[in-house]
Amino acid sequence: MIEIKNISKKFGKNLVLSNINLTIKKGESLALLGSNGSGKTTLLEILIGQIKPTTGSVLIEGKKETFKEIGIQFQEGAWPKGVTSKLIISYFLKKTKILKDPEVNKLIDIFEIREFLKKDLNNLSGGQKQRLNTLLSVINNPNYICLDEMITGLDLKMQLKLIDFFKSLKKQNKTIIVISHNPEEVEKLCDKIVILKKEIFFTSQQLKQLSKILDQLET
Ligand SMILES: Nc1ncnc2c1ncn2[C@@H]1O[C@H](COP(=O)(O)OP(=O)(O)OP(=O)(O)O)[C@@H](O)[C@H]1O
Repeated sequence: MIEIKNISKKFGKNLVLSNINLTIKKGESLALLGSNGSGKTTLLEILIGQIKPTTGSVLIEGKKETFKEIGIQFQEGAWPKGVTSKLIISYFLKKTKILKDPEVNKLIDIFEIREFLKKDLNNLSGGQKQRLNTLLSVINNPNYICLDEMITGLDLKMQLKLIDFFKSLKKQNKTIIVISHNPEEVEKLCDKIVILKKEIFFTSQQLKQLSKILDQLET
């Protein structure tokens, strides 16, 4: 279980998150929605310990700072020159013989990464980098997985494939937190949603009206 308690975050004078309280049970999947700049990524960064909140705390399975339980897919990051997908995957695994690990090989095939495994990351397309970033979120078989606009930039076939992949992880009782601007992704993966800033909580029944809700958000 993840417990987000009274989290606020200020960047200078900019109050981005104000007193957020959220509980995400094991096996539950939550969509974090909100307009651009409402603080979704900031909340994820606090969740994984990348930045410190101004007030409040995060407990994972009742403990503070157990961030290794969480796998995260970030929106595109900058990599130094000469770094390949193979190197990054082995760094995340903290071992080098990645191609001999059947589980990792399976993931490399699901995310269709083998064709560019040895290519400099800076020479990959946006969608290829996105696939690699998403693979890294599950590389160590975490119980909690955070996806930050996971399908953005992917072709339609890959979007559906990865949504199905994460649906299968959900069935294995993994907890998934999804940031998305895509109603289909949210409807397929999430049991409940929370909209940041407006502090509105929705039940799974109300998810059926998600497109309407998202329209209202944009206005
Ligand atoms: N390191 C930082 N320093 C200063 N301001 C920041 C920092 N990180 C984020 N912000 C600000 O915090 C606000 C929330 O940003 P965040 O990236 O969390 O929003 P978001 O909801 O994920 O947006 P989007 O939907 O556009 O991805 C923005 O106004 C942003 O400029």
